[in-house]
Amino acid sequence: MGEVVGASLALHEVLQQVGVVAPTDSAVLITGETGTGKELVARAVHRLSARRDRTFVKLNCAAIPTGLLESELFGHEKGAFTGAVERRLGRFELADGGTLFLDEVGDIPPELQPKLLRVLQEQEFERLGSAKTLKVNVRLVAATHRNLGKLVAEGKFRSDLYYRLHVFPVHIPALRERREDVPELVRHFVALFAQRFGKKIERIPPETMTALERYPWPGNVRELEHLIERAVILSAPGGELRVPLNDIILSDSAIDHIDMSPALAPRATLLESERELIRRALDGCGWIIGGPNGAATQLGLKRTTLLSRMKKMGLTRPKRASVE
Ligand SMILES: Nc1ncnc2c1ncn2[C@@H]1O[C@H](COP(=O)(O)OP(=O)(O)OP(=O)(O)O)[C@@H](O)[C@H]1O
Repeated sequence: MGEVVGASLALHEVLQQVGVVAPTDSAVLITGETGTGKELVARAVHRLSARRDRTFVKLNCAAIPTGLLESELFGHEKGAFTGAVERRLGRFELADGGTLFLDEVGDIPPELQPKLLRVLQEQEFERLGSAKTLKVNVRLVAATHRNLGKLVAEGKFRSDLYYRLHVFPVHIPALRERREDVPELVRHFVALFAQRFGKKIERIPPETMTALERYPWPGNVRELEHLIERAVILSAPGGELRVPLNDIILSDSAIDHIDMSPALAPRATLLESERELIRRALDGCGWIIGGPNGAATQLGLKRTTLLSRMKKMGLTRPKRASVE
């Protein structure tokens, strides 16, 4: 874990910014869509800082129920609230001397935002149920997939906290905005999973790579990682990489995504190729849809999914086609 892979200018710029800010003790705000590598970059900031030998503590603010978040951040004393059976240290105390990575910082509820601001400014706080002020030395790296500026404008995020976090913003572009990274990432994950599963993959077919480069990756690098893991599992040992392309070419999320960014991946091309893929599969099966020999099985789709795709694309059985 830890290597940031990619050859694009966009990623190069991100890494350059990381190299500049890491040795300072400044707060860093990492933005980018889900799966773009925000945590990976946060860890890189820690690794390249003077705190590298101290602890890196992570907290996903969106994953903790609001009522528990305060205690997760600042800790509590025994008896501070019902269920607080013993003293517990919060993440700020655990990260003392090191780095605290707050993921999904945009999800911090308004009532906690002043407390977070205070610990950022003064490096001091109290555990829940205690009047004793504690001092810490923590470097904060925060991340969000939301537009914090918009949340500020909507009155959902305090502007003073926003400016405090926004001292050094690092934006990681979506993978479809840096397609040059795809081949290197594919080779990286093939090597990783081939080693993990004890398999040898000799070749990645060029047409597979082209399809992967053209796909819009709504789930970004995480989606690519999972697809390659599945592909390595599916590939014969010593053979070529067998990517279940139908999974991605036919995915609704991909098509929805292209709707929003026509300049990046022409919708017509992908839809046309999907339509053509389905038509060929149907022709090949004599327009049988369900069953083990049907087009749905061949395409790796549920029968109902295929039927709804056909309807959407106006694909109907030609008059002279063989009978089901
Ligand atoms: N440039 C990269 N090189 C190698 N691996 C990467 C790269 N970017 C992301 N990954 C991998 O992709 C996966 C998702 O990355 P990560 O968890 O850092 O994304 P994230 O932006 O923090 O996601 P989320 O917003 O959902 O928390 C991880 O397994 C990570 O190691």
